[in-house]
Amino acid sequence: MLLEIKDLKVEVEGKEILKGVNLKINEGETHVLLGPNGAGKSTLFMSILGFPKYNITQGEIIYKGEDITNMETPERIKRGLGVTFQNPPAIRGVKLKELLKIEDSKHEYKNDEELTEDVIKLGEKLKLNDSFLNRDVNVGFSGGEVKRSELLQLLAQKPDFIMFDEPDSGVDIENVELISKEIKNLLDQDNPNSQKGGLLITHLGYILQFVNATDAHILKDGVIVKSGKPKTVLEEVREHGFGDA
Ligand SMILES: Nc1ncnc2c1ncn2[C@@H]1O[C@H](COP(=O)(O)OP(=O)(O)OP(=O)(O)O)[C@@H](O)[C@H]1O
Repeated sequence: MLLEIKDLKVEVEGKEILKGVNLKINEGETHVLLGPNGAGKSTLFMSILGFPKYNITQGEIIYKGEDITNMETPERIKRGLGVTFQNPPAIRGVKLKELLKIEDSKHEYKNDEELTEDVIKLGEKLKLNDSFLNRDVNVGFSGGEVKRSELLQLLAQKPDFIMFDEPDSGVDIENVELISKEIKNLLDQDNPNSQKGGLLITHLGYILQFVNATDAHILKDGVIVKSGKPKTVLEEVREHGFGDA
């Protein structure tokens, strides 16, 4: 088992947002999280990563057999948890290149050392060239550029468990395809012995045309109200909305 969430309750600013979430993700599986706005999907991501604002009042998060419920965020990231954000902040004065050097799990950079060929090649695959890497993080990036740069950071980090918040929102068809291909590679989905897994938040399910998700869940008002095969769950949502879920 890669990730197991047991009866997780989380408060933000004194308000209970997650009200007992249970979820199990095995190696080689990609799960999709659907649900109405404000259901708590992003909160679940933040709690798995252990950001201090997300106060876990009950339950456990077990990652690769280890209880990480009370672990500091950097420790979790070191163990292979990776995330991309829905609206990552712009960081004026910090070049994307510099951020990538911190995130690159394959190489320890000395002062002023250039990015490795490996990372530069990953950037090229995502159509992010050298002059782009010299820009300040997310300052004036287009929607598609934000998503591609978030993905590049994940690729440099090489996490074993990836959480992707709406990879298909605000992105045109060509870029969804490009992003999906790299998510697929990252998760090694065509390899039956893959040790990796993922959890993707999507509203429209667009990305499911390109990424083979194994399971889908509907999160509503802080609890998972339905789980099943992605195609079945998505069809039901498209027909009936989240109302009856
Ligand atoms: N820092 C915060 N302070 C106060 N309330 C918060 C904070 N973060 C999240 N919330 C509240 O928690 C609830 C769940 O938010 P969350 O972003 O997890 O929902 P979501 O399912 O990801 O929604 P969406 O589909 O709109 O992105 C919302 O009511 C939100 O306002």
